[in-house]
Amino acid sequence: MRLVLASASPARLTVLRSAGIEPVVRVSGVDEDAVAAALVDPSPAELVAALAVAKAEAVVAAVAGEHPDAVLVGCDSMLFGDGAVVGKPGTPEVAVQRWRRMAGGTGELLTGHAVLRLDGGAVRQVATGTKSTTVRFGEPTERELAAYVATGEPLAVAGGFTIDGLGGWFVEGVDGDPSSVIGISLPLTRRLLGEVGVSVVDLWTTTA
Ligand SMILES: Nc1nc2c(ncn2[C@H]2C[C@H](O)[C@@H](COP(=O)(O)OP(=O)(O)OP(=O)(O)O)O2)c(=O)[nH]1
Repeated sequence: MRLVLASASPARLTVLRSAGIEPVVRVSGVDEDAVAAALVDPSPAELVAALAVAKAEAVVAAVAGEHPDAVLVGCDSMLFGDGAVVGKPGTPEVAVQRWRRMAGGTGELLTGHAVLRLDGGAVRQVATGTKSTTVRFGEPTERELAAYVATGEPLAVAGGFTIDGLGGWFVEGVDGDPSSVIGISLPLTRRLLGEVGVSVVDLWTTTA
C-alpha cells in the first residue's frame, strides 16, 4: 500500500521520510480561500480540518488509477493567537508585524489532518483530526528580526516561523507535538490511519 501526500510542503515530506515513509507526492492546488469562504463560521480547528480534507480529496482522481488502494493524507497548518487565525505572512512587512506581536508570547499552531482510504480507486473511509501545539516565542532583537525576515524563510510558512530552521533561534519551546508544528503530526496521523484500518508499520519503507 502507498501513502499519497497531498501537499507541496517540503517540510511534510521530510517529516514522513524521516519517519520511514516514502510518500507519493501530489500537489492539491486547492484554492484555500475558496474552501474557507464556503464554510459557515468554522472554529479554527474546523477550518484547518476542512482545508486538509479538501486537499486530500483534490488528488483522488489523480492517483486513483495508479494507486487504487492507496491511503491519502492532506494537512493544513495555521497559527491561532490573539483571537485570529493566520497562515503564511506572504510579505516581509506582514512577517515583521506578526513577530512584533508574537514575541515573548505564545500561540497555538493548529494542523488539520485528513486521511482518505481508497478501495478500488474510490474513497472508502475518511478520518480527520486537528492537533494544537502551543508555541512559546522568543524575543528577537530588531536586527535579528530584520535579518530573519530578509532570509525569506518566514514568508512561506504558517505563522511566519519554523522550529527546525532559522526560526528555531527565536522559538523558546513547544508544548505538544513538534512534528505537528513542522507540518504533520506523526502520532495523530498514526491514529487516523488506524481509524481507516491501516497500520503505520505497513507503510514503512525501512525494515529492521
Ligand atoms: N520546516 C518547517 N515548516 C513549517 C513549520 N511551520 C510551518 N511550516 C510550513 C509547513 C507547510 O509547508 C506550511 C504551512 O502551510 P500549508 O499548510 O498551507 O501548506 P503548504 O501551502 O506549504 O502546502 P500544501 O497546501 O499542503 O500543498 O508551513 C516549521 O516549524 N518548520
